[in-house]
Amino acid sequence: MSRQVQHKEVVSDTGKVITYYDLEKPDAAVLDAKLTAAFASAESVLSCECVKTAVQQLFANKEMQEMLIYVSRLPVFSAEVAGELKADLGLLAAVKHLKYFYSIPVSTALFALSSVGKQYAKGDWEGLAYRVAGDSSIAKITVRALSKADPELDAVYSSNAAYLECADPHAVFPTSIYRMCDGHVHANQDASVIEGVMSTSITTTIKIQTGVLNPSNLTLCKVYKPIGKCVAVVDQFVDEKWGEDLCKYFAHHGVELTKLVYRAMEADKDISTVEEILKDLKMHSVSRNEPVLIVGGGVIADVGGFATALYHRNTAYVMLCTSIVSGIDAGPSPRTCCDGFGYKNLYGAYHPPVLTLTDRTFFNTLKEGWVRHGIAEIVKMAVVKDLSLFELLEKAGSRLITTKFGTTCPEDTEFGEMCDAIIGKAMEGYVKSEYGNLWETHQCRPHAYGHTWSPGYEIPAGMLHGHAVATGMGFGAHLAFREGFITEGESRRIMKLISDLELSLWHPILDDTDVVWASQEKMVQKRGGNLCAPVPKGQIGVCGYINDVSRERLEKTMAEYKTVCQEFPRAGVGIDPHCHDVGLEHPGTTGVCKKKEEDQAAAEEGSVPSGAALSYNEWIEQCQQQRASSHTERLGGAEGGAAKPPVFDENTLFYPVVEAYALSQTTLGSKDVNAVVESTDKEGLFAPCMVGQLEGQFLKMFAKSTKASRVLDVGTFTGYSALSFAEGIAAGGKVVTLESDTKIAGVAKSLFDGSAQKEKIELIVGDARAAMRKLLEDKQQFDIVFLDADKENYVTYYDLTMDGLLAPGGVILADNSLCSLVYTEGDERRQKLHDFNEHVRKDARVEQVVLTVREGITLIQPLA
Ligand SMILES: C[S@@+](CC[C@H](N)C(=O)[O-])C[C@H]1O[C@@H](n2cnc3c(N)ncnc32)[C@H](O)[C@@H]1O
Repeated sequence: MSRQVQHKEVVSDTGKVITYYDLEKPDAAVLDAKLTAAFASAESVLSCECVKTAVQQLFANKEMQEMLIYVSRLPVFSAEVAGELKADLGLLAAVKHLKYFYSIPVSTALFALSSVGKQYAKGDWEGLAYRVAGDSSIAKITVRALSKADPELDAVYSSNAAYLECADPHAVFPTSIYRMCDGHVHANQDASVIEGVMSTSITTTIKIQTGVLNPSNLTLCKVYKPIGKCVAVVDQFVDEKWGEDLCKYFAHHGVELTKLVYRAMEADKDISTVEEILKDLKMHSVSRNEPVLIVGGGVIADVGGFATALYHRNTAYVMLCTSIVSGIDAGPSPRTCCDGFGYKNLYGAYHPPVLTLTDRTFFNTLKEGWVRHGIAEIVKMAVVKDLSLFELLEKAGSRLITTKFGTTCPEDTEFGEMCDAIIGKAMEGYVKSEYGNLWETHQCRPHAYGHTWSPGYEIPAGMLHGHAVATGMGFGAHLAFREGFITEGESRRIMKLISDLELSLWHPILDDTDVVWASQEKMVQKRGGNLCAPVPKGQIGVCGYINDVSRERLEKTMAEYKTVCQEFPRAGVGIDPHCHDVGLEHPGTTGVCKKKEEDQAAAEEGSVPSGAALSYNEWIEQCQQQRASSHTERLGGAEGGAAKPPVFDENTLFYPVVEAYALSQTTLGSKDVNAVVESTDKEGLFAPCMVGQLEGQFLKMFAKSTKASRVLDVGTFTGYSALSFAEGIAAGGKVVTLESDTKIAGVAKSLFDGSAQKEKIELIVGDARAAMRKLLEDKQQFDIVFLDADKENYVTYYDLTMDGLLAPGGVILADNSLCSLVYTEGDERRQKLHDFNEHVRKDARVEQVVLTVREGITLIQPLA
């Protein structure tokens, strides 16, 4: 076949001939004529018994070739093509695939042909496509490969390919048929300065359908049957409810399904989950042209989508949304992400799915509280984007919740259709807002309505995301009225809808204007210095932005708003507004949410928990997984034996907050030990020498619980440990305490004498080694020997104790044993303590444990 190529030659100023290759100018009438002719002429292939013959005859058909070549030269990603074909979106989607007919599997091309519409594809073209996709000998062959066997056919297609190689290389050698790039570059004479611009166009399809997993529904089949397999990333909660249907669907269509199941609670939205998915995708050899199927709610949409963005730098995915939030918001969103280092949505990529399917059938297994809070995202789109959606919501009211979007009353088809329209219109509003600003390069984002103040108080209040957003929407509507954007009646109408849907207009946390103001300030920071709060403007269904709200105005309007809320049922408080109301943990208890308020305000908008409540065992399992293998190694223990202690650059074992918090939760010291602290201070003695309240209480309780009656305290200082032990042992017991410094011993003596424990304490002044030898000679024994004198002599003190000072069943407590880490490099005591630790470790007569209390206490006991 000969074909007039669309190119023109132009002679430049320098006399050089430049050839321009043009694409076809989109024209619906021309396409219509070509399609009509092609299908009429090729219809006979439908009656071929042999699918191979049918395929060969189809692509050899002249009219079919003419149409395919025309489509291959259309700029299918352009606004012009979309404008021409907007009346027939099935056809628009089909041409986006047919453009690549030369390079995609013939079965995919046939499914695309079968989707052009019944006015063209009059016979059972879908049936033929299905048969071809089921025949492994031909399903994956491309027209490029097929035509090579027939010189006449090859001449037609390869000359078109040669033309396209210049005019539109993407059409003939695509790595992805879902995205294409463009750009222009200019350089100066010597190429020392280069200016460039790059752009990417991404195509996507969104469908609201019911019964996606019903075998008679071919939507997923058309994607995966030509490939012969499907790798699915599935939310564990969804898998429990719908996993079997998923398996049956693909089994029915002869597609090999690999199901990769992950926990997808808010706490799982971590980089480690993304890594896990990446590892699994690699293990199952997923190729970049094979769309991954992601099944579930908002969390799996975020982490799964992010993993596919990273995998091969960009792998297509199909999103099957099973929750309301994913179904109209997170699912088709290009903003994929995960948490990291305790920060919400720290990592991410802009990577929308190539196909999003929202099926309300799945809403049937959601809890009512989940349905209710998910609806907030729909209200959001209605108020600022679509009055007709707003009216539909008013009409459907709380029945949306009680029937879970009509899934509990399938016989009411009229209501079902209304539910589909609500979902569809919400989706339309959302993607119209989102896709025009894919990389969030500006802040005029209508879908952020309700998300200006709520991020700052959602977590502290323990609210469900939807309820928090609803309070923000109510307040935003009132502010819009005060700004003169909408009438008071319109503002009340918005509030009434929120209230009718049992969502929250008010929450007591709004009384704390410090929190609300802090949230606003953080949001201004996040939005590049502008508040840019989207609110209804002009009328319901249209968006405007408020940029200036002073603190005074915020407080005044909030007070007014509170009064208005009183007029509504429950004084504006929603039904089950908190996470715990629907069986979820308080969001502030998850790792991510433990961060300070400023992190919360900076948190990404629109992210909500997904799935069911955790049982205690599930929670443990989750925590263990998160702590990863290093934790497991620690649980398994480790061998010592190094000559030196490891490098440790800190001067405490703890974050300061840990000790402070532990102290604050520990029983306060007695009057006597407090007197020790006071005297130590007054005498100007080195206070850190004392064991202090935390360890003192431990020593006291240890003595008490082990029923010790005789304690040897080696290193008295001003007497804190001696007094603590004395408080722990019963009347009649004895604490012998050893101190070499006479001045210090004098301070201790007067403190002991003034205390309630006077009778129980015996102070020996002098070198502890000599005193211990004497005690040994005297055959004295102790239930507890506490080593806390000079660190250089710990080994000697230990050996003397083991030589007979320790009573049968007694215990040695060696204080500061972890100062082998904490003391600075070069401090002799650092090595001495390490030598002592090793000395004990190698002593086969004892077993020991190093407790990480304060600066370490090693508890040593001879084996029975
Ligand atoms: C860390 S402080 C003991 C703190 C004490 N356990 C408390 O709770 O307050 C160590 C004490 O041991 C004393 N000391 C150091 N070397 C000694 C030795 N060879 N014989 C006896 N006491 C010694 C020091 O004078 C010092 O008062």
